[in-house]
Amino acid sequence: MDVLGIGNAIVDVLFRTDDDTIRAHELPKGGMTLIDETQAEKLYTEAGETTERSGGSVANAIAIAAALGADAGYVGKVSDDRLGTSFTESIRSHGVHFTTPALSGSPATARCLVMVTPDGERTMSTFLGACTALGPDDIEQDDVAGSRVSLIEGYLADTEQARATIGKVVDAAAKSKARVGLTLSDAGCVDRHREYFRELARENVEIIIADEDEMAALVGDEPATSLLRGNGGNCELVIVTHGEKGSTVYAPGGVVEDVLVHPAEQLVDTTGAGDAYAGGFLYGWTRGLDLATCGRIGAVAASLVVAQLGAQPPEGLREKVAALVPGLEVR
Ligand SMILES: OC[C@H]1O[C@H](O)[C@H](O)[C@@H]1O
Repeated sequence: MDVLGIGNAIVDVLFRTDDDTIRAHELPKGGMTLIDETQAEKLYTEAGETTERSGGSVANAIAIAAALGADAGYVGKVSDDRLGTSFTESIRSHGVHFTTPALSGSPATARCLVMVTPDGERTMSTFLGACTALGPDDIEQDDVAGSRVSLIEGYLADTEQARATIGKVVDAAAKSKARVGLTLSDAGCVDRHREYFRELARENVEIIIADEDEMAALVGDEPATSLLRGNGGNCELVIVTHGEKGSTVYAPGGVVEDVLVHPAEQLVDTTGAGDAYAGGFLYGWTRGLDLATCGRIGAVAASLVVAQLGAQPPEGLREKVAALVPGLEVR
């Protein structure tokens, strides 16, 4: 495969709300808070009209890469319930190989209550449910070794079992030419697990993709380049996204690409913007494209995703990206 994703398999339940409601629930605006099933039910009951979409950070990225034409697979745990079926059908509909056995019975499939405010910002509350059962046995070492890159998400650090799963991925990759990529997910998540992520960056991960806040949470006063191979880290690529201002790609040897963003036609919902960037970038990278073009593909994919509600690949993604990235033929 070109890219294999390992992450929390989540169904997003999106609804529009306002800042007062976010404050009333004492949720960090723009962040992700872990909740239990009872809290998830309560939020759902209060939500009013909702829209259900397949979610999960790395699952979103992998769906984008597959929709662009990458040979892509995903490992994540759902339960054999309605939401599990919905997640499975959705990710497969984008051409992703997804065969992780579903849990029988409880805990239920994970869901993320995504509150979208009028400024397009999303505030997420996640019940992890079946994701907590993802474990090393779900990883086929040959799949990792046979993929150009295995992409893991920072959110996996929230459970011990998932950290063991990451351990199996990095071991399998280390025995092959496969690369390991990491998206940092959320600044709060980096705050919770900073030392763990720093160790991954020093020892195991070749590609890191993060937004400015997540990167600052990881490196503090040090530059992002401190994660590069030769500077104390293990990374071959460190990519920092700057929202509507674009992204910066750092590589060893002082290679820096500042990539301007493609402006979004409209801002509806930022859910999955970073995931779309990661999926688009890695699609380009697995095709051997230059770093600036990889960044442009990511930026265009992100600009299309924020113009809709939810993180799913937009209709006609391949054609739209090919039209907006000069010189790119999407095959
Ligand atoms: O990055 C956005 C994703 O994070 C959470 O995992 C939600 O499921 C959402 O789809």
